[in-house]
Amino acid sequence: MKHDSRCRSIVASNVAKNYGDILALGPVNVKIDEGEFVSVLGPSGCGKSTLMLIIAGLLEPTVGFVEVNGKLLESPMTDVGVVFQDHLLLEFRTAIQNVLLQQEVRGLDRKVSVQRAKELFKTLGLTGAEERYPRQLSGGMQQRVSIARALVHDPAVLLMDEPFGALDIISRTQMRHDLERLWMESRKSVVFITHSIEEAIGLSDRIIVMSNSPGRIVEEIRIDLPRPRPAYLGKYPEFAKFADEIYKTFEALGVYHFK
Ligand SMILES: Nc1ncnc2c1ncn2[C@@H]1O[C@H](COP(=O)(O)OP(=O)(O)OP(=O)(O)O)[C@@H](O)[C@H]1O
Repeated sequence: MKHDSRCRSIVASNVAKNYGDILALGPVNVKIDEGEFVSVLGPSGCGKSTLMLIIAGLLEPTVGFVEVNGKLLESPMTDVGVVFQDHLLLEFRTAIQNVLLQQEVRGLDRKVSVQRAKELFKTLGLTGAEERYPRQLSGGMQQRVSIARALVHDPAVLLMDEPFGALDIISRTQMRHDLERLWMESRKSVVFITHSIEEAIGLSDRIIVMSNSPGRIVEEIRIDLPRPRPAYLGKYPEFAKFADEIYKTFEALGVYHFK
């Protein structure tokens, strides 16, 4: 991966979102620094996807604003790759054709994009899957293709909304590791939405913990564990400390009722 595509900062200031009369999010203040991997962790319905869409410039906040590299975000971010829980691949296009959709839509150089797509297929363990259709791929492979599609244009920012949410736990753990390795090579700024405490600790430089709906930020935890992190995080005593802190926060908020 190239190293020239950078985002110096993303700042969401006092951002809140109403859907009709219902306050769905915030207000929240979020700052993502250059090359930082930040997870947003919170209970279902607290507004995580809403926050991600606002950061992407795809949804307008009711209150507050977002700045990217110090400039007000007034339209959808373009130097970005987005991955959702559903792979959203086009069934009538092969895996590589799905990835190269970015090149077509963005009018990028075909040769460079094909080369980069092939490299991504290799890094993501997809070699040999280029000419297969989505229905011929496993769920994990489909999601890997959607990650390749999000990265083929070498964006400065990667936004991921529960990208492994639909996968089994074994695939999830492998995907976590592969994403971490990929990120370590490129150090893009990443916002990663998740429900999984383990996934957040396994991947992040920093975790933003949100409350129940309407989501507010209740805690920010810097995860200073060495990388790459192992499949079984329990081997780090620090992992247990971070996980305990987050579980306690969720218990205090009433997200969990353990007796
Ligand atoms: N377009 C919409 N119109 C009305 N309400 C919405 C809309 N989108 C989201 N909501 C509501 O806003 C709240 C926040 O939704 P959002 O999808 O951002 O939460 P989330 O934390 O990502 O949830 P989950 O973890 O379950 O995916 C929820 O109560 C949801 O029902």
